[in-house]
Amino acid sequence: MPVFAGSELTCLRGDRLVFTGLEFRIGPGGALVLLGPNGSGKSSLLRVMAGLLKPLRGTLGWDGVAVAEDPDLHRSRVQYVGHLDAVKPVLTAVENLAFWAALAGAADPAANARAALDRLGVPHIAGVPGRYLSAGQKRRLNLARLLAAPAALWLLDEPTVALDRAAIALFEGLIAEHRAQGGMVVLSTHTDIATPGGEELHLDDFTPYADDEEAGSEDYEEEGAVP
Ligand SMILES: Nc1ncnc2c1ncn2[C@@H]1O[C@H](COP(=O)(O)OP(=O)(O)OP(=O)(O)O)[C@@H](O)[C@H]1O
Repeated sequence: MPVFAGSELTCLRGDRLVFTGLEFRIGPGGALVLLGPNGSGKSSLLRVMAGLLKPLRGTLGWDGVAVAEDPDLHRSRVQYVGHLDAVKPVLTAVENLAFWAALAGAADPAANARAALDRLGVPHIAGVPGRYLSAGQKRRLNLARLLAAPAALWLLDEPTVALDRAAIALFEGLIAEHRAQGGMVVLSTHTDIATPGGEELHLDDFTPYADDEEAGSEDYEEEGAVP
């Protein structure tokens, strides 16, 4: 059974040391909830976990083997849903999802896509182009990717933003099912998401800028603008 762990992780964005000495460990069926104020590094850590951002120092391991040894293998066991919607505007909802399902090697990507939209409670958006979807519909479509293109480790950046209460309850059920099958979930949030037995990781325990809110808020202008 897989164990995903990080040791002595340090992350630099621009010239800013975002977190340092960060440790985590998550086993089969585990959930890790990332908490912390704006700019404390939740998204950065998720990107590090996904292999999209290289830590300055420290290691990520999967069953004791360094993830850096085989980045492609790691990407195949991860499904990362960022807080920006990755919906292609000209493709319909089902085409968007089928694209991801095909990438994950599904035998019948369109069937996977339709089944996932059904589970997310939005079968009626199947033929609607991405550009016409509401914020909540786009969000459900992004989360449907978790079902259409299954992976052992779900990395979710503020997954409930724009979701209505019914969708949040449905989504909590999907997380519970995934964990019951031995899957793992790491998610960032500013609200409550039910993850029974999940652990919390407080990012401000690891950032040298934890009590400097002014410095944190000034650096959101644009990519590369951080002094
Ligand atoms: N592409 C980038 N280039 C330079 N600095 C960046 C970049 N992305 C993020 N940062 C900086 O890294 C720090 C951590 O940002 P991050 O988005 O990881 O925080 P967060 O905890 O997810 O914040 P929020 O709760 O607001 O989503 C911030 O100071 C931010 O300005």
